[in-house]
Amino acid sequence: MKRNEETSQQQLSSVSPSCVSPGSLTDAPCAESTSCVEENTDMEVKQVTLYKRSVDVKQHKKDGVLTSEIAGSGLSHLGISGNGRHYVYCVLSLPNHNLRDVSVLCNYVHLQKLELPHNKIKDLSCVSHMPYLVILNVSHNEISTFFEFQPPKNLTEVNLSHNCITKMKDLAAYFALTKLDLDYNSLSEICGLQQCCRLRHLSLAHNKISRISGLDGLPLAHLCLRGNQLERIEGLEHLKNLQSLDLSQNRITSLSGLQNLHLVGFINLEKNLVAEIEECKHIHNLLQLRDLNLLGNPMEEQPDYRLAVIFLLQHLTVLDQEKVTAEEKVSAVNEYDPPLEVVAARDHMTHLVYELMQPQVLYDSTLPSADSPYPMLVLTGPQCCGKRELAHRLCQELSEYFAYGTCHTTRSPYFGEEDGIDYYFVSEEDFQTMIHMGKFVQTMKYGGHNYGLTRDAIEDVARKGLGCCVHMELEGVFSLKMSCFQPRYILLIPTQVGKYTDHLKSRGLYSEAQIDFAVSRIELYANTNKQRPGFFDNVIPSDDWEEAYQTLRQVVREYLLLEEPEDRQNNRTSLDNLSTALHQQPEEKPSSPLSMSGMGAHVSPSTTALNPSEPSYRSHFSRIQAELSPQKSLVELASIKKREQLVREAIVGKRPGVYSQLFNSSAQTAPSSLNNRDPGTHYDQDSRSDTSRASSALSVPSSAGASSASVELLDISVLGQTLDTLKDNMTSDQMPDAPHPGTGHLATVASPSSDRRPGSNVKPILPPIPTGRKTPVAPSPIPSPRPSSNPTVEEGAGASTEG
Ligand SMILES: Nc1ncnc2c1ncn2[C@@H]1O[C@H](COP(=O)(O)OP(=O)(O)OP(=O)(O)O)[C@@H](O)[C@H]1O
Repeated sequence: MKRNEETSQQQLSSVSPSCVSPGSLTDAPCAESTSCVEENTDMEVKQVTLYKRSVDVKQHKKDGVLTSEIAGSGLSHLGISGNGRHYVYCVLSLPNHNLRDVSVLCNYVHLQKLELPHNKIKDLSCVSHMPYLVILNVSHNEISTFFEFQPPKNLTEVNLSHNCITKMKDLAAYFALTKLDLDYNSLSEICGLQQCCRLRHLSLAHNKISRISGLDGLPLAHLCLRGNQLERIEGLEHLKNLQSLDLSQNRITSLSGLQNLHLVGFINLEKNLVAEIEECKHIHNLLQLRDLNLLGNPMEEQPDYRLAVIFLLQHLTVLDQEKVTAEEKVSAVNEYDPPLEVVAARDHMTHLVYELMQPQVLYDSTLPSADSPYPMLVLTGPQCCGKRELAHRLCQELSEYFAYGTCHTTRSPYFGEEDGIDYYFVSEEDFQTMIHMGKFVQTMKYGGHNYGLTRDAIEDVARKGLGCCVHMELEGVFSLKMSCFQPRYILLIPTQVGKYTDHLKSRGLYSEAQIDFAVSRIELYANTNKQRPGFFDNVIPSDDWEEAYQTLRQVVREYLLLEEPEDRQNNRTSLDNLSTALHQQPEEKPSSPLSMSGMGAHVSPSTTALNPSEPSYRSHFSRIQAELSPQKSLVELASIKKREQLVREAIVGKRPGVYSQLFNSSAQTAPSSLNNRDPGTHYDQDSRSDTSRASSALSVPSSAGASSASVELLDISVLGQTLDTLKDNMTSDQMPDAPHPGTGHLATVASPSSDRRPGSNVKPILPPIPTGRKTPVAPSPIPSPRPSSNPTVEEGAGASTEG
């Protein structure tokens, strides 16, 4: 083929140096198959030709003039000419030939690709004679004029890098351009590209550009402005197709200006002057951004730089040329925006560890252990939703069941607040000391102040034989859920933002920002309720505190089995009303006051809008049922209903003992009186199970029953009335070990699995918790002096706390 090329070189003068007639090419091989003599002659000719060529090369290297012979040596890629009559060379490549004058190329009209890098060319006018030229590479030359040639119609790629061009000109005639490389020139302004409507790749690295301009509307996918004099990012807003951007080695201080590049996947900002990590917020919304290089910026010096950037740009897969690992992403989120579970886990861990470091605290508690949870009622909801007032009122009205658990806080008291009643007001220092002493069950920081519930506060209530009623924010609930306490959680949620905001304002205690924060948390509660069915045992709208209290009271009385089962429907309805309202579509209820995006619905506290006879109500009802209840099949529901019925019967004495096993497996009262018993005494299982139920009131984990009323009944029914009813129904021979009234009947309740822990015998006897309702018929659960004849009670009383 080489021979063919040479032959063709000798023949091309008549048409074009790069053009050969098909006949001449096909003939050439035949000439080679002649006699030996001819072969020898041929060899000589060849040698002469090679000699001539080497002389030519030397000559042209000296004066830099390209001859057709040398040009011929750079030709390649045969193709057929446009008219189909000739074979033509499509490519001419002569890199590094010291060429200055390439005017001979005017004859090479069929060239489609011309590569003349690393020469000394100044004049490119020959290109005007190459109408078919598609690719032009004249990098590393001495060209100072920009596109000084007639535009080849299909010229798509031009490499003019490493030349001496100082000015761009209008390239409207070169509309086919898709790739333009102008690196290492002396350009100070980007211009003339407006009509290059196919330009996808533009590189202007290492010029003298101080401002990005003239790029509007270009379909650029790749833009390189590395090594210029840019101080800010501008003029990129309309580059909607940009996928990769190189702005490294400039003097950029801010990432502002990048925020609209929604398709960009790679940004190189290496060696700039970006100092603040916060700047990454400007590119936070670039969801396609996977690879970012910020090496060599001052921000790199900041502590936790990498983690902070990863947190702000969580979709990155490569940062500073290093792969972002899944572990890094998790650490970043846990560090800067930990999920509620993580916050709660940390809080719980802290208090648990500090508690375990205090052996005297460990054995000092009367509170039950992990297998015998203590009954608590937790009212939760956003700040100032009324939960504190409702908690106080509830404890007042149901004082035979509940007492208010007073939390500690580092905030100073508001007007009218009393230390020890609303909160224990302590200094920050004291609060920290208490943490280190393992005093808290949970803590939380809200509005810059610390809040915490101590084990002592719960025990104060427990000692009275009552259930502890507390109020707290959602974080506290998450934390409490990790402890062995298994309270009932009631969410009090404002559904009318306006009313709630007014209420916050009317207190005159909060700044605008605090009010906004409190309002924003409504959604957090609503989302938690939606995404975690059963997380809250009840949800009550809190817009009208009187109404809310009535509902709350009824719900709690229902828990306590103080309400007839049919009355529960009312409670149910109130919750359903809220839930229904939460799911009202705007068109169904245009005046809905609160839009909760997380719930995808609107909230209204109005119960009148919900007419149970309406078909829409019924469909809402079933939807909400499905949403709020854990996913239970019909069979499961039937089974629960049946068990519920059996429990009721057991409670009223119709079926004593039927559920003894069930209650065995649930909570047990704190003191392990089994140890106190005479070894010969027969252990009455029914009495034990029934009384243990008392301690499990309000304490069955919500996951077991979620918000389903039926399961709530199962759990709650055991508090209060149960004991009385049983007491009434059971004869003394049914309860052979029943204590005398006034001696603390629960002190005799056996807890066979309760462990005696070291040190428990040195602690004072603490009362069982809670013993249920204090009524005239039932003996008071408040601890009465233990019979001195039963000294071993002390040993069992010191059941440990969680752990
Ligand atoms: N131990 C705790 N853990 C978590 N949150 C708590 C705790 N104690 C109190 N809180 C909550 O902290 C928030 C701020 O309490 P604070 O009493 O300062 O506010 P408030 O304006 O009086 O609101 P509220 O009327 O709801 O109590 C309230 O929502 C409160 O329920």
